[in-house]
Amino acid sequence: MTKSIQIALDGPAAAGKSTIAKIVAEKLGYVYIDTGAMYRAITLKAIREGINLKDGEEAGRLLTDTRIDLQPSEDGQLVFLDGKDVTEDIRSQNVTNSVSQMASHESVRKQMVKLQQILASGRGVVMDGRDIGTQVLPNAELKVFMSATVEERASRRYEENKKRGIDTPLDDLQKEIAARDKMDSEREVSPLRQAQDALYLDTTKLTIDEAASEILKLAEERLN
Ligand SMILES: Nc1ncnc2c1ncn2[C@@H]1O[C@H](COP(=O)(O)OP(=O)(O)O)[C@@H](O)[C@H]1O
Ligand SMILES: Nc1ccn([C@@H]2O[C@H](COP(=O)(O)OP(=O)(O)O)[C@@H](O)[C@H]2O)c(=O)n1
Repeated sequence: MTKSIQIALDGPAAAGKSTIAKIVAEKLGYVYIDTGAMYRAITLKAIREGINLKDGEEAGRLLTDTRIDLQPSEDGQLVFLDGKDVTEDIRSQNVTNSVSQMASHESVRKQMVKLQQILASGRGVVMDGRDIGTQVLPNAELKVFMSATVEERASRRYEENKKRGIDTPLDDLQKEIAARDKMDSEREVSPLRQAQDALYLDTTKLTIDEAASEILKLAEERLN
């Protein structure tokens, strides 16, 4: 049987993690798992049901009664919340503004990590998020912490939004990204951190192809 490895990509918002993860997974024939989409899905449900996002117990209970499924698609991954496709809905500004609050609760993270470990178990996988190298896949053969300046990341998100017909001022996006990074890095439970054995990749001056090639090269080294 051919060898397969687990690849963990972590880093702050809009660093290019999911774009690169998709390309690498496709090239290697691996499963791609966007863990941010899972936190976004439970946040969408909490907003819809009007639960208090600051209440960890309530948030944890909500997740216990929720089904989140991921399905590979041509564009990467479809996300289902209790059987309904929410792939588009989870990208709304409303969800983006609340997701870090929801993701700060231990009751939520414990369940998510368990589910993510089951999804990744025994297969070649590229998983992206904030705590993949530190918590979800501590034994991953390749861990990369990807980043770029906040200006570059905001500008990438701005261009992405423009293509989707969303017109948020660049300055607002930069503030939103910086606020989310701060909250994700300062939370008590599994904060956003580079794992000790992760490699750091600054993508500020790299194209998508260059960043993907860099990670594919590192993956090939571990496969040979
Ligand atoms: N190296 C890169 N150079 C330029 N644009 C990039 C690069 N990597 C990603 N992008 C673009 O930046 C945006 C955000 O990337 P994304 O993969 O969603 O980031 P993340 O998953 O880290 O939040 C996307 O529109 C993507 O096409
Ligand atoms: N493994 C993960 C993945 C995401 N998250 C949370 O989920 C949010 C959304 O993640 P995302 O990857 O979809 O965010 P973007 O960088 O794509 O905007 C993050 O800001 C974190 O608060 C997390 O806490 N742990």
